[in-house]
Amino acid sequence: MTLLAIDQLHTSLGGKPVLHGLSLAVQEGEFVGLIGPNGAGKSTLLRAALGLIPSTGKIAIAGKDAAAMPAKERARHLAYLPQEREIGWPVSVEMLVSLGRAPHRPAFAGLDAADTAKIEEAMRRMEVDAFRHRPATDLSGGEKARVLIARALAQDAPLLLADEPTAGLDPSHQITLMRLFAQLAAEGRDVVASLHDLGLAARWCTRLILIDKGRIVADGAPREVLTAARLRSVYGVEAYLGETQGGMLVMPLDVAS
Ligand SMILES: Nc1ncnc2c1ncn2[C@@H]1O[C@H](COP(=O)(O)OP(=O)(O)OP(=O)(O)O)[C@@H](O)[C@H]1O
Repeated sequence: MTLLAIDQLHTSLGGKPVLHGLSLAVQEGEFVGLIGPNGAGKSTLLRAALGLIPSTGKIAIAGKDAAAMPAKERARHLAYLPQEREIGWPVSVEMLVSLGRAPHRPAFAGLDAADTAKIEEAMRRMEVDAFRHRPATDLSGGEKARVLIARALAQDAPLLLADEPTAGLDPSHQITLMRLFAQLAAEGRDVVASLHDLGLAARWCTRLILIDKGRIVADGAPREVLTAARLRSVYGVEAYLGETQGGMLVMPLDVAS
């Protein structure tokens, strides 16, 4: 099933065209890495897909027109992890993660056993249960990121859009998160994550979409997309590309001359 279909998406910000007719479709079971240089349009694409910024073109979520979908229904289909990790008020970690269940509950209704199970599972998977009673505002940057990811997981949507989810995480938690996203995809969900770490993207994503200057310039399996020539022309870097037992290795070595 196609969980997200985008057709001819055009978006302008501050009067300047940023996305130039992007089209893509993402199926159940895919872990898609959105890659591309700074300013390529990755965040804009994610935010436009969520309806957070105006754009022209068609967006369908689980086969339905996203523009006509009520916000609560959209939130049951689609969870979003924004790039900004700001937490506005000092609620406990547990309370913050439990907000992920809001789209599944009538307004002002309490949590039921199924909600509690999802919240516990999300906290356990992101290893934040040990500090569940601490105010979320007091945590380190990486801990905050894990709590916000746990909130998105508690939402239990089939489609997760994540903007630079590995930013600020140490290597162990980066790998844990990428493995978790790969598992979610293997369970039949769909994860679309913007990523700057090409090594992680190559190792864990089932598909990479390379964006440059608001256009898709490559879309396919990591080995097809990440070629030395593309890394040179799009990122302006010379990179080492190799194979290990753990998968493809991508290591930018120098700025291309
Ligand atoms: N509010 C805004 N007003 C005007 N231009 C904007 C605005 N937000 C983003 N842009 C511009 O849109 C372009 C795409 O930005 P976007 O944040 O989508 O890039 P990105 O690929 O996510 O980059 P990064 O990897 O640096 O996060 C950039 O040129 C950026 O300067």
